[in-house]
Amino acid sequence: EISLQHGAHRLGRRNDADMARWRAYGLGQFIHWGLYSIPGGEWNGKIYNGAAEWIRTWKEVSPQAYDSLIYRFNPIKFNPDSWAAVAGRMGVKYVTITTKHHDGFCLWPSKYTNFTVAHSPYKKDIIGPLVKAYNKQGIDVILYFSIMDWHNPDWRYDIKTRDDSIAFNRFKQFTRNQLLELLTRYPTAKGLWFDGTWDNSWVKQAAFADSLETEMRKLRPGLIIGSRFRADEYGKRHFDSNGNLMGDYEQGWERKIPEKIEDVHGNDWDCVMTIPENQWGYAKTWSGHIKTADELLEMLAKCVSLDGNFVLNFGPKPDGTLRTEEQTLAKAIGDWMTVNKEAIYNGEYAGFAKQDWGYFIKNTGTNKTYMVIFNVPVSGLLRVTTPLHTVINKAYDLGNLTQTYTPEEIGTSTYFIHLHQQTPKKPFVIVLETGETGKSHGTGYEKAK
Ligand SMILES: C[C@@H]1N[C@@H](c2nc3ccccc3[nH]2)[C@H](O)[C@@H]1O
Repeated sequence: EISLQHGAHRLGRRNDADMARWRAYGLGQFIHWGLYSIPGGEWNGKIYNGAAEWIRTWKEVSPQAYDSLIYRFNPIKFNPDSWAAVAGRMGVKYVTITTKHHDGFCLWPSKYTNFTVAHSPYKKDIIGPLVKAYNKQGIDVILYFSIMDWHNPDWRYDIKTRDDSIAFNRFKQFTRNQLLELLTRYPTAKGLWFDGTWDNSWVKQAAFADSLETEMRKLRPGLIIGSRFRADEYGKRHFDSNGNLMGDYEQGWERKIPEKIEDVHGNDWDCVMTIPENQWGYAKTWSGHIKTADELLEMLAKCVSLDGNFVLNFGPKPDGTLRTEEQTLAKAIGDWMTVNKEAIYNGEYAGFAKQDWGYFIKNTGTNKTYMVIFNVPVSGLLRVTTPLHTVINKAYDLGNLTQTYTPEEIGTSTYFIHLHQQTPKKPFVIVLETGETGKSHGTGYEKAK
């Protein structure tokens, strides 16, 4: 271990109530909305083949022409209550919303720049009504904030000269001012989701970022900040030079999911996922593979089974409505969550050996173990190997509690659950009530007669 001034300030998971609430979410919604939603990945009739929210960097687009989109931002159909209703129906417990993406356009009327909704035809604050509408649905809000700000003339990708340093010091104060402004304006926000922190200019600000994080946590005790915010004094990000996670949860799983429990190193984490391959802001043309509800449900179950939260991205249209494909997926996921939410909310790693048919999730509330089944084997037999000294006392369908199973013990701590003939062509959940070996209920099921 080397001594670090600006590395991790806490080892292991946070054990306070605010973090326990975050850990229990399971399913979240990401919203990317801003000026980039207006071109939607197209410019002068040509389709940009990168992520739509990055169109300002396309050689075909002059930054000035992009920045003039502010005069066209007027989402007349924006109704935060309808977005929150879709999210509530989908079963999300939190939403992460872009307050300012890399382009620097602010969805709140910031005092520190004119490049905000206040100077657009729309004029009004977007973030406040969104926070209110989602909170009214019982959904918590996390504010996404990009440190990188292409619009601000003091932004630098690196600090090479004295002039860079003078400009970037102004940029650091601007950033601090905006963050304290957001925390003050939106006191119910549970956390900040930082992005755009990989360039050398910011990576070199270990001391500044560390003191800013401390200041924000002091201003808002319980605030949740991920590992993407700051680097340590050796430029190490996410994990400091001693390999310890910085921030409250690992924020490295962008459009990817860990394979096994060892990959998450005992930390909290979230996975943020797009419906197309790589589009966060609204893209008029979705090309490539568009994920189906069943694929997204499997990603959700996999994340929760490995102690993470799954956050699915929506890119609303410039008029403020949600695209049809996203509404359809939200409903399909919601229909499944209505029946199976007990397997997702308060879900954590169950400690059962991974099986091909799907995922085990332990519910910290009910203390039951849930088998989320995606791949029914041709044998119709679901293999279950329990952790040491754990026996199965009961097994039944979460979707139909009268449908019970008698696990056949086929070896030490290993059982087969015999599925009944007709299994649904949808993911389904079997609940296991377990006990410790030798406890009052006997030792579980005797060998099959
Ligand atoms: C959550 C996602 N993070 C941003 C982003 N920019 C990147 C540049 C390089 C590599 C990955 C990136 N992700 C995306 O624009 C989106 O906001």
